[in-house]
Amino acid sequence: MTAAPSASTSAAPSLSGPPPSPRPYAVVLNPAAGRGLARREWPRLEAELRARRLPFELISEPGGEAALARVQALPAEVAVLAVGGDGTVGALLPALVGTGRPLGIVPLGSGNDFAGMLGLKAGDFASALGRLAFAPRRVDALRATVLGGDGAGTSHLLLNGLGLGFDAQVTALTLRAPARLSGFGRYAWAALAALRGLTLTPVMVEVDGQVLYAGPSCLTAVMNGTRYGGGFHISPASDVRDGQLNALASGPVTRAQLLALMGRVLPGRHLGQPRVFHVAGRTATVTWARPTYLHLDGDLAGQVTGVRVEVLPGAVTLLNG
Ligand SMILES: Nc1ncnc2c1ncn2[C@@H]1O[C@H](COP(=O)(O)OP(=O)(O)OP(=O)(O)O)[C@@H](O)[C@H]1O
Repeated sequence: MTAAPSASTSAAPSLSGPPPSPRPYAVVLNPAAGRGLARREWPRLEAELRARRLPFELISEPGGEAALARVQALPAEVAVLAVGGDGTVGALLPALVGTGRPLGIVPLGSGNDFAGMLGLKAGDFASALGRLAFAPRRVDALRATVLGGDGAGTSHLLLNGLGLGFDAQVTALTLRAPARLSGFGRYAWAALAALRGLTLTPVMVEVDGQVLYAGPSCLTAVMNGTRYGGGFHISPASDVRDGQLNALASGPVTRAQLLALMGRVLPGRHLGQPRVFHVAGRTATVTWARPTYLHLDGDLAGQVTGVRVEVLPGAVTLLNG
């Protein structure tokens, strides 16, 4: 990993430009996000931060845990500006959920699905930083507990969502996609590879104690946000401010049916289709008859047989959403 830029600070309110903010920021730069995009874009972002005279301390560490520890050592009134993709934000959630510490996002990851849902575009610093002047808004988070398999008993905080089965397998295959492809291109490449090895496994999905679906499936997802995989709108009915999660499951599908379904998932036109099961609620339990790939906010989390998810209403204070 390339060496991080050195820590720096700036102060003094601006007399021109967007309204000044006296709020101090911890700018958490993930140099690896977007396969190095965040590191390459840092000089331009730093210049923009200084031009806006935003007081900040740079935190750039080789891993998410070290970055989290540094943020947790700061007073709760220091806001976080997460510079990277969904994983960069996700790694900081223990310092954000229930603490009141505000979060701003500067998307420079590969998929940027949570930020993209908010209308933030990678590299558009004027929009991401300009919106910091907005009134903070509370958004929901999720807590997922692994019930069996790899990491059984562990709990994880999520902002965007998780997937088991086909989509997590796609995440695994994305790591093998040709490096020249973009975030979306990598997802599409991996999705086609996973399609070739499609298998159906007995699944049970319960939401608030009611069975949403029980039967053979290739994919289940529990979402707070609307999209994953660099732009697939898997959960178009999600609203990060409604105090609810959204659970989705596929029924038995052939390769051709799943391919057609993916074409609908991209723009979010799959709800109501045959073999698509969906409901909103407060808790969801997903159990698979066989160990199945799980992704948490796009990061692979091994193979599991079950996961329980609860929504944490309004748990994160978002500045530029
Ligand atoms: N502050 C951090 N510094 C270094 N590494 C981090 C930090 N936070 C998270 N990571 C690690 O870097 C990985 C990649 O980060 P991230 O997910 O933000 O980028 P991406 O995968 O390019 O974007 P996206 O998730 O939007 O597709 C994370 O999965 C995590 O393992």
